[in-house]
Amino acid sequence: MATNSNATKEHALELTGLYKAFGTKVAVDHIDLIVQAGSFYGLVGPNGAGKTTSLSMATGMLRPDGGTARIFGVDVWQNPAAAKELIGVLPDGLAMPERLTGREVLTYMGLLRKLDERTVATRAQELLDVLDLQEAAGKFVSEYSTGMRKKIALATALLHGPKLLVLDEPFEAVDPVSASTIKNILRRFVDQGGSVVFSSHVMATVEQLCDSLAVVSEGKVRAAGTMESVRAGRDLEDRFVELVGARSGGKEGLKWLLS
Ligand SMILES: Nc1ncnc2c1ncn2[C@@H]1O[C@H](COP(=O)(O)OP(=O)(O)OP(=O)(O)O)[C@@H](O)[C@H]1O
Repeated sequence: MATNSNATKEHALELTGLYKAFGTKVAVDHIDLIVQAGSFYGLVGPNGAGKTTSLSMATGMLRPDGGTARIFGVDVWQNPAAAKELIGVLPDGLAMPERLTGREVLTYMGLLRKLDERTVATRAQELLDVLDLQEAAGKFVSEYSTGMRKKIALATALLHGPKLLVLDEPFEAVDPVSASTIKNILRRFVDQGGSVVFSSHVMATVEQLCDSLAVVSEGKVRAAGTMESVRAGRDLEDRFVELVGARSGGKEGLKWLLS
């Protein structure tokens, strides 16, 4: 049964005991997370920490081995249709219909989301304009650069007016001007009552945008809460390195490279 108590509706996203293993590799090890409604939330962690796996389970794309994911109180795996109406997702990997143009992708996704044709056309044009994809609108997605693919995927995530955006590395491979545009769009979305969760490796971006964050490594939450509480008076990057375990920093090894 989906849970719809007022308490959980205050939570844009709630992960409880989420668990996933691939063979003997535990990718996500009983993660608990709460993202308050209206929050701009960062999920950070080193490569292989379990961010993509967690976000995939949270958005109904990868079935968990254990635990629950709820979006505004709706259980993603018990009531996927209702949960998916509430979210816009920018997944990892960006598999796209390659032989459609950017505009066709938006039209197709909008109609799948049961928007009427006129609304789809208007919103698609606005998104293409705002994301500076006017010239690319008529080109096949197979001809897009990585950054352009990211932008058209973000447009599809926004098209139906979701309450929560779940974005896997939204700024990766995006040029600085487009990144700035995307940041502005996301800030406006949050200012108007939307909620955003995004994963990133870039601490400066997370520090700039987020009011709250979670630091994960080896499938576990190492720290979570408001930016202030996680930073604990420190620079976020220093705190991150401290939490996930400092590496050698390249001081050892690679002697052949420097000889
Ligand atoms: N389909 C899969 N099959 C096997 N192992 C997987 C699979 N997907 C992820 N893993 C493993 O699970 C762990 C977590 O991977 P995940 O992609 O969630 O990490 P991540 O934090 O998103 O990493 P990155 O920052 O590098 O994108 C890694 O050890 C990865 O090798």
